[in-house]
Order: sequence, then structure tokens, then C-alpha cells
Amino acid sequence: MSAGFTLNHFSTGYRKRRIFEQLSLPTLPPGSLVAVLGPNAVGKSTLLKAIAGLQPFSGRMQLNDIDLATLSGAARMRHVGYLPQTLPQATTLVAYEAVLSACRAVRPDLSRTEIDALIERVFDALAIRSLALRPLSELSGGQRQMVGLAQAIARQPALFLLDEPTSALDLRWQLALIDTVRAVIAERQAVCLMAIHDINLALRFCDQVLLFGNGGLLAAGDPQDVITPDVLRAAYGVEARVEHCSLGRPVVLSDRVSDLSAN
Ligand SMILES: Nc1ncnc2c1ncn2[C@@H]1O[C@H](COP(=O)(O)OP(=O)(O)OP(=O)(O)O)[C@@H](O)[C@H]1O
Repeated sequence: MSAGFTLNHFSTGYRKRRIFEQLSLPTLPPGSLVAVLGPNAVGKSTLLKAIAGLQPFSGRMQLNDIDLATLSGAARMRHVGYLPQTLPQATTLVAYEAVLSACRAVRPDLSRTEIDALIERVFDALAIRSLALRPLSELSGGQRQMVGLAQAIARQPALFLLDEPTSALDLRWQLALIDTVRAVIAERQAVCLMAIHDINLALRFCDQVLLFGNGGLLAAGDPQDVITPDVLRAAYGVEARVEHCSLGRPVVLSDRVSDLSAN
């Protein structure tokens, strides 16, 4: 059995535009939080959507001993927890019901008591218990983003696909979200692919990065090895420095646009 997530000879795109052609990734081991980085429109969301089964693709996709590419959409959702870039709909459902229906859709094996206990644990882990009985239509964007994450976690997938999960969150909630995701994937030995624009969050908290540029995958590996001024220039067309903070950790400071054509 191969452990973790592998993607090989993967191609996808839209009617008039190929986004990935024969992309292969290094194996992403169980328990790893992987940042998917790259400029706007490079294909980060398209990649996550295709892995989630919401976008046609060709190629091989293996999650532990499961051949994801051959699974139907419903079967795949049992193994894959996808949080889209768009926030959960502002419906009149209360947050608890939204998470309950997400969980029931993929866990018919669990009793109602087991599901209730699971959802309580998820709300506690994310520190959003106070939102449980509030309608989604009355929640802020950041609160809805946390409920979306609760839906993904409650499904207990082996692969998380989080598309810009911190985009609506303030500094405290960004850290809380990443801490919780790290704890969940460590406990369940899951793999998490997280599209994110904040390179410093990726440097600080992710085990690996996949950095895409207009030519495809530019770099993959430990963020501290991969994030260099040269690769940032190639990916984003910016002049940037990698400095070190008072704790000795690397921090990216971007100075200016070097080449607008990179985007
Ligand atoms: N439904 C669609 N039909 C046609 N083209 C699309 C569709 N969705 C996305 N695209 C195009 O595919 C390319 C990749 O888009 P995608 O959303 O995957 O990029 P991204 O890296 O996630 O960008 P961002 O960082 O801006 O969210 C873009 O050129 C976009 O215009």
C-alpha cells in the first residue's frame, strides 16, 4: 500500500484553455499540511476542484490504497473534504444543521448520537460553539468560513482540499484555523492541500509547498528550501527578500514588482 496522496500525469482545463498538462507531484505523506501557492489564475482552485471530482481530468490520483480517479463523486466525497473558495450559502439553516447535513451525506454508518458527539467535538475544536444555533444568513463572512471548515472536518476525510480557507479571517482566527487543521491531520494522518496567498503563513506552518507559475509546477518541497527570491521572481514577478525574524524564522518581504508579464 502506498501511503499519502499521489498525483501523476494529471491534465485538466476548460473548453478553451488547458490549465495543467501531464502534471506529476511528489508523494505527499500522511499527516502533511501542504500549501498550494502561485499567482492569481495559475490554476490552484482548478487543481483542488479536479481532485474533489468537480472538474473533469485525466491522470492518476491515489489516496493511500484508494484509486480516487475511479471513484464516483459520492464515493469520493467520503474520502475527500473540499472547502471551496466561495463561502457557504447564507441560508436560514443554523450552523449546526449545516454541519449535520454535510456529515450525514457521507457518514450513513454513524448513528445520530455518534454524529452529534462528533459535531460537538468539531465545534469545540474550532472554538465556534457559540455559532451553533445561529442562522448562516446572520453570520459574518469569517464566521461562515469557519462553519465551512467545520463541515469539511466533520466528514472525517483522509484528504482535505481547502481553497483559501483563511481569506475571510482575522489574524487570530487564521492562527486558530491552521492550528486546528494541523491537529486534525496529525491525529487522523490525513493529507491537506491548502491553496493560500499568504506566503508567510505557508512558510511558518506548512510541511511542504507546491509553488505554481505560468509554466506549471516551479518548485515543491520544504517551504524553507523552496521559497527563495529567485523562485518568487519567477512565480510572481516580484523582487522579494527572505529575511529572518527575531525567532530565527524566515519571513518574506516583497519590495517591488519586477516584471508585470509574469502574471
Ligand atoms: N468555469 C471556468 N470556465 C472557464 N475558465 C475558467 C473557469 N474557472 C476558472 N477558469 C480559468 O482557469 C484559470 C485558472 O483559474 P483558477 O480559479 O483555478 O486560478 P487560481 O490559481 O485559483 O486563481 P486565484 O488565486 O485568483 O483564486 C483562470 O485563467 C480562469 O480564468
